[in-house]
Amino acid sequence: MEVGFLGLGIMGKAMAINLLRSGFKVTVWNRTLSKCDDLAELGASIGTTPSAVIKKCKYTIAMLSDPEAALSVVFDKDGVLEQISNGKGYIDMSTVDDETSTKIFMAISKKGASFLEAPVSGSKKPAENGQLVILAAGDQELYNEMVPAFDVLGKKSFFLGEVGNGAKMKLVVNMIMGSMMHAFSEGLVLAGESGLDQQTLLDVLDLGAIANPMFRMKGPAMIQQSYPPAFPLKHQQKDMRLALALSDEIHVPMPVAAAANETFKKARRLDMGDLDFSAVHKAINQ
Ligand SMILES: NC(=O)C1=CN([C@@H]2O[C@H](COP(=O)(O)OP(=O)(O)OC[C@H]3O[C@@H](n4cnc5c(N)ncnc54)[C@H](OP(=O)(O)O)[C@@H]3O)[C@@H](O)[C@H]2O)C=CC1
Ligand SMILES: O=CCCC(=O)O
Repeated sequence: MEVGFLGLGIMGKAMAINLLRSGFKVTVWNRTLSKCDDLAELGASIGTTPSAVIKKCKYTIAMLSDPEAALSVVFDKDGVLEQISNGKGYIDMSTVDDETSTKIFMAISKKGASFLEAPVSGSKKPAENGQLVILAAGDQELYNEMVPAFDVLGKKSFFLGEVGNGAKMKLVVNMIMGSMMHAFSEGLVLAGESGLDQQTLLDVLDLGAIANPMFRMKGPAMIQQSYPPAFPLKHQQKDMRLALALSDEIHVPMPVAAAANETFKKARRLDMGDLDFSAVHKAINQ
């Protein structure tokens, strides 16, 4: 199966490598083209523009930072729309809002092609290990055709129905994650400032009802004030913003998420956007 891949950031690079290693023919593009070189060494072809990749491949996956990037790659010059046509499929795995996804879906459909949104749960390590959770929605036939690729990229994929449902599910999940990370960070700071041993707090949490892989994985580094980026904080804040916008539209009160978002915003102002989202701990500490 030949697949195009647009966007070789933390996630896209790991995902494209997995496809290559599993025998897919992969043609890659990244805005900063030099990031394609590592993939070329592993056997990928390089497309010099998104439209060149679309022209070559029946299926193209995108993994881009945010709504602006997802729209730009589709609608701008040399973008996806210039070459997408009947018989081709476009699969956007970026985390965006349902409005962005719907805009892309409408434009792709007008060209006679198929569209699937398929954002993912799971970060850098699960991406490297093919252990993502895929939240797909849109064209069911295209979903069925993509199952072999999803089986390489993830441990489980869900088909959630119409376009928008994948985006919304992803934002709900990340809103919960951001709020949890914020509460966890406050707890670590409160423990430290009140004279408790923070490692003991981690041990206590891990034996109780709120034990979870995120606290277990990130906690020890956070105690050391180390935040190597797996999920960049700027993307977590984008997801809080988009989830809050969704809640605004349908009048769902989310005071906890709104408060957490304020600290993620503060962290971005303090130049922590490229650190891991666990750096919200550092912003609370300051
Ligand atoms: N990291 C994680 O743990 C997870 C991330 N996600 C989501 O996946 C997506 C990608 O995340 P991640 O890989 O971490 O992000 P990165 O910031 O590492 O990579 C972002 C990618 O988007 C590209 N990009 C940014 N702006 C533009 C633009 N205007 N036009 C074209 N390309 C652009 C970047 O290109 P360039 O290299 O040129 O800057 C890069 O390829 C995001 O939506 C994120 O929320 C989902 C699950 C987990
Ligand atoms: O969007 C990023 C999610 C990160 C994770 O699920 O660990």
